[in-house]
Order: sequence, then C-alpha cells, then structure tokens
Amino acid sequence: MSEIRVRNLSKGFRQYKSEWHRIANWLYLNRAPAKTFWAVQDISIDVSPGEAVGIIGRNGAGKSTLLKLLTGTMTPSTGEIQIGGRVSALLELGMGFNPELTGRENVYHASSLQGFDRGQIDGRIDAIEAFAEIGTYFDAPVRTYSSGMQVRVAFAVATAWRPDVLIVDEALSVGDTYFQAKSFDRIRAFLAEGTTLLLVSHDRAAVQALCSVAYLLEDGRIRTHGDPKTVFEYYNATLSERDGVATAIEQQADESGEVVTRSGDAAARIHSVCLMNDNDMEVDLLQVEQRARLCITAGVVQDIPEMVVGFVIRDRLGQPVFGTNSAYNEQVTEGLSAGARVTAAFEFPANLGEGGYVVSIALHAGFDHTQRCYDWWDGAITFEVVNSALPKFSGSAWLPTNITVMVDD
Ligand SMILES: Nc1ncnc2c1ncn2[C@@H]1O[C@H](COP(=O)(O)OP(=O)(O)OP(=O)(O)O)[C@@H](O)[C@H]1O
Repeated sequence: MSEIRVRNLSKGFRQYKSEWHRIANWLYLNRAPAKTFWAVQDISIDVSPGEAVGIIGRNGAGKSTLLKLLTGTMTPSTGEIQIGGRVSALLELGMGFNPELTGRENVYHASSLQGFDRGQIDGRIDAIEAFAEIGTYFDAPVRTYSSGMQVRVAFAVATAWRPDVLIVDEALSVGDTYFQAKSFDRIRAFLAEGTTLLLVSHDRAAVQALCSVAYLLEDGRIRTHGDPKTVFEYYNATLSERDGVATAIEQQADESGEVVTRSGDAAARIHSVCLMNDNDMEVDLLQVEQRARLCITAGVVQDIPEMVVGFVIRDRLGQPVFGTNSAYNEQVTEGLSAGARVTAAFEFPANLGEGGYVVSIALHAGFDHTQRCYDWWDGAITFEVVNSALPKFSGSAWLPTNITVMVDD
C-alpha cells in the first residue's frame, strides 16, 4: 500500500488579460474568455511508507503548487490524492503565527490545529521550548521575533510529534546553519522511525543524503524520476536548454553499474579524460597533497566561436568540492574549426580529505554551461584520496594548519 498515492493530478490557474477582465468574469459578464495556465499537469506519484522522495526543478516548475495540493491548502482542478496517516507540513514556516501572541501561545494554537488536546500539548511544551532555543523570547509576542526565531518555533512545533508523512519545502534553508543541522538530525531520526518524507529542495547534498528517489518537475510535469544522483545530473544537463529546445541527454550505466550522464549539442566532444600523478603515471588513487594533473582531449565537430574547458570535482554526496574552467582563468580559445583537436591540462595539489571523488568535464561557451553546452560528461572519471603521510584530519578539504597550544601555570 502507498502512503501517498497521486493520480493524474492537475492544477490550472485562469489567466485574464487584465484586472477588469477578472472582475468581469466574477460578475458573470461573459466578456472575458480566460486562458488556463497549468502549474501542475497530469502528475502521478506513489510513495511507499517510510520512503523519502525529493522533488526538484527550476523556479516556476510547479513544486510549491504540488505541495500545496498535497497538504490541502489548494484544491486540484482534476486528479486524485490519497495520503495515509497524519501529515505535518513545513511550508512557509511561521506564516500562520499570530504576531500579537507569544511563541508559547502560538505553539498551543498551532498544536491544537494539528488535533492535539491541551493535556498533550502541556506534556510537550517544555520539549518544544528547549528545541527552539530562543530563550526568554518564547514568552514574548511573535512580532518581536527575528525571522530566524520564527522559523525555530515553527519547526519545533511542526515536528513536536513524529508525523506519518512529513512535507518539507526548502523550509530549512532559511534557518541558520546550527539550526539547519539540528533540524536535519530530527528529520533523519523521523525517517529511521518510519516517517514518509517529501522534500522540495535545490540542495543536492540534502536530497542525496535523505532521499531514495527524486522527481524532476518541468512546466508542471514530471520530466524524469529515479535515483537522486542520476536525476540531479539530468537536471544539470537541462539547465543548458534554451528557448524550449531540448538538449540531447544520454544516461547509460557503465561497467560498474553507475549511471553516467552526457549531454550537450555535440558541436564539440570530449574524447578522453585521465588523471596523472606527479610521476606522469595515470592513476585513480592520490595521496593527500600530492600534485595531480587532469588531462582532457576533445575534438571540434562543427565550427564554433569559442570553447571553454572546465571540470568539477564532487564528493560522494554530489556536493561540489572544487571546480574551475578556462574562462575563469582567461584562457578561452576562439574561432575553432570543425576537425580541430583540443587538449587541456589542469594541474593542482590534491588538498582533499580521504574518500572517493567523481569528476565531471564540460566543453561550453561562456562562463558556464548554461549559455551553450557542447558536451558535459558527468562521472567522466573517479578517484580516491588516501592519507598515509599526514596527521589525521576530517572533512573533504585539507587545509595545512599550524597549531600552537600553550599552557599558563
Ligand atoms: N495562485 C496562482 N495564480 C496564478 N499562477 C500561479 C499561482 N500559483 C502559482 N502560479 C504559477 O504556477 C507556476 C508554478 O509555480 P510554483 O510556485 O508551484 O513553482 P515552484 O516550482 O515552486 O517555483 P519556485 O522554485 O520558484 O518556488 C508558476 O509559473 C507560477 O507563476
């Protein structure tokens, strides 16, 4: 059985030529044939109990509208929604608070709207206050709060009881870093206990860390769905599409079963990518701090006005660790003819933490691939960084550190 079952869901908004046409329509003066704009079109999704699903897409793709339909704050034009269990939604956190009431009073009010009685709220209020960590402000009117304080109280009350279904819309990105980390821990704990999660986020690391499936929305429809890494790579490839012209996007599993994404208009193609160590040997293993050289060869297929070669190194969660390109370094090659061969080398010290890294390579015009992308190759190579010579450290960057510790008796 699905915890969330959505079938052929659509939401249309009527668009009028002017305010007058809108009013005329209300007054049944039939002089304003309105067009319908479909913010959500024919969406079907099944989410199993305990599953975590990410929803991604450009601004205006229909993500918030979909969540509003799921939480019942908007009614669908057509389609069906079934949700099992108690839903808690973190949308527009704190918007429902009464500014004249204190945080504590708002917590009682918000919790009673969620269906909890006074005794149940009395039993949780101390925990909510402790989680929000806003000190004496908890008993001050909400109008005196900073937006961060409001988010803290709103998150604390919305998650005071573990919901069966948690719906989160970028809500966490507004809090401060400390509170975001604490909120993520709470969401992770809910997931471990069986909560179903629907998360709208542009944060690739958060979606990859929390979700097992992602859906890419575009113009109100599902363009693709699958494992979050593959869907984010596909999304990244769509960012270079212009004027509604679709980019060719290939996704194929390599020998190890990893899905590799390649996209672009193919006016130039990457031929080979390899990583060399300081002994000029091709490697897939580097010591922390060892010098490395990323070597790329490419061929020009059609005459192009310019070519920029770039790369990005990502950690295992898909978070970019470092990326640069020849445009940032003022080495754009111009006026390339079909048949030309291009070689590029990027040399750098592997000042990275231990672990696995994935490299994407790009050939494009302009400062990034969103202007015109010839070839983008996600996961072109992978490599490992090991530390057998330096002091132990954590994290994905190696920052050579001088340490001074003194004791005064
Ligand atoms: N009440 C409304 N009336 C008319 N159009 C609307 C309404 N609400 C949303 N839309 C339109 O529907 C489309 C989808 O909007 P939505 O807010 O769902 O996108 P989104 O993917 O959440 O975008 P963002 O990432 O910017 O929040 C947009 O073009 C938006 O202008």
